[in-house]
Order: sequence, then C-alpha cells, then structure tokens
Amino acid sequence: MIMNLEKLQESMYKLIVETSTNLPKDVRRAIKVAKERENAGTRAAMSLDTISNNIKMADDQVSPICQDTGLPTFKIKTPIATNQLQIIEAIHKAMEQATKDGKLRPNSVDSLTGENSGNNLGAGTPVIKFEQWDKDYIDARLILKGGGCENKNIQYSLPAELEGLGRAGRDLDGIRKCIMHSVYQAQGQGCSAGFIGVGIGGDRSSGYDLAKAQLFRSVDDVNPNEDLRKLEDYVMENANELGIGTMGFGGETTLLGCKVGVMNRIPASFFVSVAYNCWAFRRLGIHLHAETGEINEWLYQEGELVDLSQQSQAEKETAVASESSDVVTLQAPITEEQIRKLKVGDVVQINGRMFTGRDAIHKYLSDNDSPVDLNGQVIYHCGPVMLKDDVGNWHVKAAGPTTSIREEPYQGDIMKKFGIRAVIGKGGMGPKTLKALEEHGGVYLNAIGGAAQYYADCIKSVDGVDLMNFGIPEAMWHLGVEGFTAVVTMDSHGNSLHKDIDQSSLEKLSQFKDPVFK
Ligand SMILES: O=C(O)C[C@H](O)C(=O)O
Ligand code: SF4
Repeated sequence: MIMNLEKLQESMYKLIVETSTNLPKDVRRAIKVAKERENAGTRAAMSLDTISNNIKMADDQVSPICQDTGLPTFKIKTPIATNQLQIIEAIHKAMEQATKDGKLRPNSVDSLTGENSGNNLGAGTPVIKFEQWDKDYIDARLILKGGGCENKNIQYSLPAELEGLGRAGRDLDGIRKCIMHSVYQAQGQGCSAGFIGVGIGGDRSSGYDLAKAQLFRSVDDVNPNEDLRKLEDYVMENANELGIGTMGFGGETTLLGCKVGVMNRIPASFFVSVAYNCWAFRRLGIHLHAETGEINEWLYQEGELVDLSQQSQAEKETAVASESSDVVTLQAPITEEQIRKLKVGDVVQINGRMFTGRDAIHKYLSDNDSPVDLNGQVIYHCGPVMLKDDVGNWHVKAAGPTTSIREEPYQGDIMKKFGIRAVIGKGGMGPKTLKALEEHGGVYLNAIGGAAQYYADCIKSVDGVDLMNFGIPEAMWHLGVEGFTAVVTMDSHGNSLHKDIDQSSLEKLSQFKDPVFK
C-alpha cells in the first residue's frame, strides 16, 4: 500500500504537539475532582491551582505542559499491508521538527558519553512498537512519560516483605499490598498526584510493558475482570488515605487513577510491576487513514472539555488565603541571616538571578571550580526547553523543576564549597542535605513540578549560559526572574516536610496490613 508520506508526517507532528501541549480530557476530569476535594488554604490546594493555570497556559501558548517531554513512546496498530518503515520515517521527521519548534525538549542522550543528539533521535529513541490488526485504518498512540515519574516505577517479586505492610504473598491480597506500597514509595517525587498502571505476571520486561500498557486505558474505563475491578476500586479509595498529596505537601489526593492488567507467568516467577505517571499524564491517540495518512479521529477526547481555570467557592477562598498569607521576598545574593529566618511552610517569592544546575552540573561542580561566583546565590534544579531566535538570543519555552533527590550525593558539599544559600527543585532531599542546610545556613525550596509554563512566565530574561557542552537541559543557564514562587520544605533548623510526610504516610500505610482479598 502506498502512503502519502507528507500527510503522514504532518499527522504525526500534530499528534506529538497535541500530546505535549494539550492535556487529555479524561486526565483533566481527574484533576478537577482532586481540586474539589482539597481543603481551601492548604499548600496542596495552592499547588493544584498552579497546575490548573499551567495546563491552561500550555493550551493557549501551544507550549509543553512540562519541560520534560519524556521518552516518546508510540504504540501503533496497522492493517496487514501497511508499510511500517514509512511510518517510522514519518515519525522521525516529525520528532525532529517538533524539537526544532520547541514542542519537545531535546531529550535523547548518549548513555556513555552524555552527548545530547539535539533532535530526540538516537539508539532506542523514540520507542515505536507495532502490532498488526484486521481493521483497515491505523491506530497511533503516543505517551510522553517524563523521567521523574519513570524513576518511581517499581517491580515486586512475590513473595516479598514490604515496609509497613509485612508479607505480601502470591495472591490478590499480596498484589494489593504491592500496589499500596508503590504509591507510598513514590512520595511526591514523581509529581503526585499520579496515575499508576499495574502489570501482574509476565517476566521482568513484559511485566513492565503490561504495566505501561495500562496507562493507555482511559482514566474512566471500567475493568472487565471483576477481581481487578475490585482491586482498582480498593486502591483508588484507600491510597488517598496515605496523605502524601499534591507534590508530597500532604493532602487529600495522592492518586488520580489506577489501572491493573494481568497476564500469565511461569511457575517460579510472580512479578507485580508498577508504572507511575505524574499528573502531567500526556498521552493521546489518533486514527489515521491507511493510505492518505490523514487523521480521522482523536482518542481520549470524549466528553466536555473541563475548564480547570474556573474556580469553585472553596478555590476562591484558597486563592485569597494564599494571597494574604505571608510571602517572603528574596533577592540574590541572599545572606545567611535571611535564610535562618525561613521556616518550613513559608512561601517564598524570588526576584533577580538564579542559575540552573542539574545532574551534570552537580557532578561538575563537585570536581571543578564554578564558571560564576555562586556566593549567596540560588541554584534551580531545572532542565528547560530553550529556543534560539534569528538574532541569536535564547528564549525559555518551558522551565519547571526536576527531582532534587538525584543530587543528594553532591548538594550539601557544593553548597558549602561555593556559598550557595538556596536550592529550588521538587520532591525534597535527604538527610545529608538537611544536615548541610543546618550547618551552612541554607534552604530547600519546593517548586510545583510540571508547572513549566507557569515558571517560564516568571523568567524575564536569559542573561547567559555556561557549560553548553552538556546540552540544553544540563547547561547552567543564568536566568532573571520575577515573582518565582516556591515553598520552604527544608529549613536551616533541621526541619523537613518531606521527612515528616514520609514518616506519617508510612504509619498510615501500616493500617492496610490486614488481609482484604481472601
Ligand atoms: O527532566 C526533568 O526536567 C524533570 C523530570 O521529569 C523529573 O521529574 O525529575
Ligand atoms: S517534572 Fe514532574 S510533571 Fe514533569 S515529567 Fe517529571 S514527573 Fe512529570
């Protein structure tokens, strides 16, 4: 069958851009329910407001909802005679174009050298999986699953001993315990509230595939397997009792969706695989005409488009409460005295300069001198989407925080070595950093993960860049910001909201120890 390649490429481009910029309707509905459940005035409610604004901004500007546009994974079903090689070619060209246009972050990195290919193409990227079917049209689905939530995927081999829950055996109740534990261990690091796909059975790789396949189910479908339906309902009802909440700030909603699938296993193995997806659950699909390559239908878009920017009464009260609560304004360079005044729970607004630094920069700074004077400065754990204009100026297209815990081995030492006073990221950091904050006089600020448009809007200028050899997401960008808002979640007095929420959620988890499915 001869395909219209140009049209096919255009359709794939549309699929990529829509997936990156327009959150599906079923996901929006789940976020709306979470918003309505949250109590006015809490940090979780404030975060959900920011998330809602961000979703709207991404829509309006046709820009990435989150700066991490993930490992693009396509699942494609084709009629018997379709040329799959042509589809691969069309996808590759569309990916390159979408990257050039700032709709995708250049995310494909050589695992050994660290070199970024710059166009999202490389060994194993993007992932494209084909299946044949007996229909006469093409079904193409795409998920852009970011790294922070991918890192929170977990696989259990039953029987297992689980913290808080004890023995998980090779039965439905053991599976229940694994799923509850998977939500606990993710904490806020995968940008909760999240969605989970669970795969029961298979081997280590097919189990994870099955888990990820569940993420292609609609959020509001009903599992046809009665046991699994009950399990899904149970998890949805009870996981929210863990109190982890949006971004791990505590709150009513920790989980937005749970989908479970099952396949056979071999006698010796019993795997339960869990794929965790952040609230920025970017997956869409299209039906394509097999010859013309034209889009006939969009998937996951049934029902009304929920307007998340519309505020309920409770939300209005939240907005007022957060406006009137004390907001501390900081401008770099910051003094130790200013930092020592900050306490967990304070809302901080930053004006002036901050420097981005993530994995490559932290390793570099631990072995080398800094290209800029970091004394009193703010480091932002962020890998932005950047575009250069015709006259050579850089523009920020998306710039939310990345998961900070990866920098735990370096952070405290670097703060002391260079005199850094504040780090901004998400998900919190561990005991080594907490100790350094206390000794040195530093603070950890939690920004809202995934709110890449909201934060890009706070960035008023790109004043320079160092270490571009690490690639766009990993370079050290010098950013001029105004009204950049974040919450103090670790202070210089030994307090950590993350430590507290971890402890309290573990206690709550242990309430689910007794058998439910016998
Ligand atoms: O890579 C990023 O920018 C963020 C990542 O998805 C994360 O959640 O840590
Ligand atoms: S930053 Fe958060 S929202 Fe963005 S991809 Fe990572 S986990 Fe998802």
